[in-house]
Amino acid sequence: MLQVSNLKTSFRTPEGIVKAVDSIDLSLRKGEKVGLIGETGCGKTVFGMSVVRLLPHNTSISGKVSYKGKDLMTVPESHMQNIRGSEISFILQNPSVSLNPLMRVGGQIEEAVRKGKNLSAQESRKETLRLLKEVNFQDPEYIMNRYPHELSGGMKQRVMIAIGIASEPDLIIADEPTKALDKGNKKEILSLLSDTAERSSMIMITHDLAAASELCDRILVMYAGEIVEDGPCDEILSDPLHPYTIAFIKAHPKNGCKAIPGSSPSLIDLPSGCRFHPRCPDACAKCRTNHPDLSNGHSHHRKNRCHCH
Ligand SMILES: Nc1ncnc2c1ncn2[C@@H]1O[C@H](COP(=O)(O)OP(=O)(O)OP(=O)(O)O)[C@@H](O)[C@H]1O
Ligand code: NI
Repeated sequence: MLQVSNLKTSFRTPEGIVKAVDSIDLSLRKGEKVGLIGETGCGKTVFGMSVVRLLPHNTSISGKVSYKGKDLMTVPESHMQNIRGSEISFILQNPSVSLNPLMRVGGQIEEAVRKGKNLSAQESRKETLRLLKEVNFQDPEYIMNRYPHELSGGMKQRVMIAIGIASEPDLIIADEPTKALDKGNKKEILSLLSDTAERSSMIMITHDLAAASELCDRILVMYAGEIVEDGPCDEILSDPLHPYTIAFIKAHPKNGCKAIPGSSPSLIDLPSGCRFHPRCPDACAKCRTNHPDLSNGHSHHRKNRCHCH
């Protein structure tokens, strides 16, 4: 359904060219859910934004993004806007920024409901109430008339999900949907996403491995703009191959919070060879000079970008 090949996104800045996304390939089947994980600044959000072409002016982008046979890199912006509102929805990272503070939440959901559909005011109101119920609001009529600042973080996130699923999209890109939520809210949002988006394909962008593994079939691990490992959730968690994935799992609070030594490389001046080699406990001479490919060394359904594992 979604086929991304050799996607490269970079930004021109006064300091130099920031290679935020470098040669990413991803293919997503109908209904499939993948988690895109990796530390801050590795390019996850830029990847998501590149798929739907929501990028600033200082961007250069190349490669191919094909969605249901349409080339999203070349469709006109007006067509892209229709696709964004109805077929692909992007649930943004920060609901406080993405909700309009001056508009009642009901109106904002109604806008999303109407997009691409010819509904009467009464029908779209009814659908809005249904969506609010679906995202677990007991009193949708009351919530409809609230302004975003009158809601808690978890409630706003649920409103964002209602907006995200309003058009019954085929693909949902959710950027950190559980960020800054407490444990109970996190659990609720995850189960909501998995119930309401059952039929949609999903790319879930997150730092949270546990969240990704609850919802996703597959995990892609990203480091310094590229995918370093790709495989089924359970296998990545129980038997990670790439030294970065191993370190990332150990850094999770559940696994002892052991920080990865060193810091993420500058995307302007990337290390030679394997991008992880300066921080890798197993790096050998080859890792310092040769850039490894993402290959199927272990089995056909797993990929790893490492000379040594
Ligand atoms: N408009 C821009 N101009 C220049 N650099 C940018 C721009 N937008 C993003 N970047 C850079 O691109 C890199 C990737 O950013 P991105 O937001 O995709 O990271 P991320 O993996 O989503 O991180 P986080 O987990 O913190 O959300 C970062 O180094 C960021 O500073
Ligand atoms: Ni991000």
